[in-house]
Amino acid sequence: MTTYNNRGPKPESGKFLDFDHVTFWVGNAKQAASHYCVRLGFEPFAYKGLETGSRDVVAHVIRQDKIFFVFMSQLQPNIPKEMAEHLVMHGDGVKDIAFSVEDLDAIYKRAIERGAVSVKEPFDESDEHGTVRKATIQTYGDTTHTFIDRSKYKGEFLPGYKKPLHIDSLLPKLPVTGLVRIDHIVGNQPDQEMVPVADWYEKNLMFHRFWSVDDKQLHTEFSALRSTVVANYEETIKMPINEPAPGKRISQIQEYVDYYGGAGVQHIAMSTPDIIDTISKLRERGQHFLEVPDSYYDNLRKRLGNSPVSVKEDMNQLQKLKILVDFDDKGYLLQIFTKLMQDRPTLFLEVIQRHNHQGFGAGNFKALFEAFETDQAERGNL
Ligand SMILES: O=C(O)C(=O)Cc1ccc(O)cc1
Ligand SMILES: [Fe+2]
Repeated sequence: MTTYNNRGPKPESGKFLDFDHVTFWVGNAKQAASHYCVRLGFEPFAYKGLETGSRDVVAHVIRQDKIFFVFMSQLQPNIPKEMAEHLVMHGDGVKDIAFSVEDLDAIYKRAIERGAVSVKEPFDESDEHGTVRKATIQTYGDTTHTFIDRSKYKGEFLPGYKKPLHIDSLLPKLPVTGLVRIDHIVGNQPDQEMVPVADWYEKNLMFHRFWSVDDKQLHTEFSALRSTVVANYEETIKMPINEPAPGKRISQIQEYVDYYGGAGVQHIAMSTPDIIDTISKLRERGQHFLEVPDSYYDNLRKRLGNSPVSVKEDMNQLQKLKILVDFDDKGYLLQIFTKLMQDRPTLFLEVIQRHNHQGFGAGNFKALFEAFETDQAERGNL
């Protein structure tokens, strides 16, 4: 495991502020959005579709504190063609990760000059609440990044969106889940593509390497992977990039790449200030999580006994909820992974709480991957 201390040169112009929102292209946006609301504690936030004059594309925006997910579907047979083809190839998945930025034109221009592929040049979108400036570039696989400058906009989401058509009377009856922001978004790559993708972020967006693990540290009896995390200068945006490594059986990363049809977003990690409360509530809502065996906790208690950190949370509660703990001498993190969010073995979610620890759970990888492999074997994919 490597932690890097060099944030690289500070960009002379342009600043990445944070994840802005994540756009999913799915077969049935209405139902997907409802699922994330019911199971994960989001609320309907904005809408565009036929009723608002959007003839080809429908979008349901849902929100939980600073987390915004946009579920989009095509409305017409084969139009927009790109959406139709995306759905046939990838199934439901993340199409775009949007970042809120300052000085969008500088960021876009630098990325294009350095070799990034443009999807949409900078343009303005306006309504009665002001103007948003946007631009989009291609990243790994069919995934894109949109840059968003909201400094001249006072509206709730983006121009063109209206309030949701309906309120869902079930949602206020469900327990409050308390997810607050996106901690990181992970991209899976085919074999040998992790380094070129990490290099792409360094070169074109002026991100830097933040953390990495290689397959010598990261393997089970059966499968292995490598991971490199890139971050913006301010380290508000973190993007781990994974690739499979050769092992006795099929790496979970390879399974993803096979089923998604190439590189794409594997998981979105969302943070909470109280993971015990959050996971209790999400389990009450019927959300399923990956399960680790009780032996993980026996081992963890021993390892923590020899460490200077003390975990504030009740270990019995963590064990009951199957929350994982990773730590070093200075701090620790608590994390847990959902089961797959759709039928294809592609996207899942993570819930994370950090206590002075900026890693990604390397100490958990073995137990975690064994849990993934149990599910993989059930699918006939190990
Ligand atoms: O690196 C991360 O962000 C993790 O949360 C750990 C992890 C790495 C690779 C996987 O396939 C699943 C989980
Ligand atoms: Fe993660």
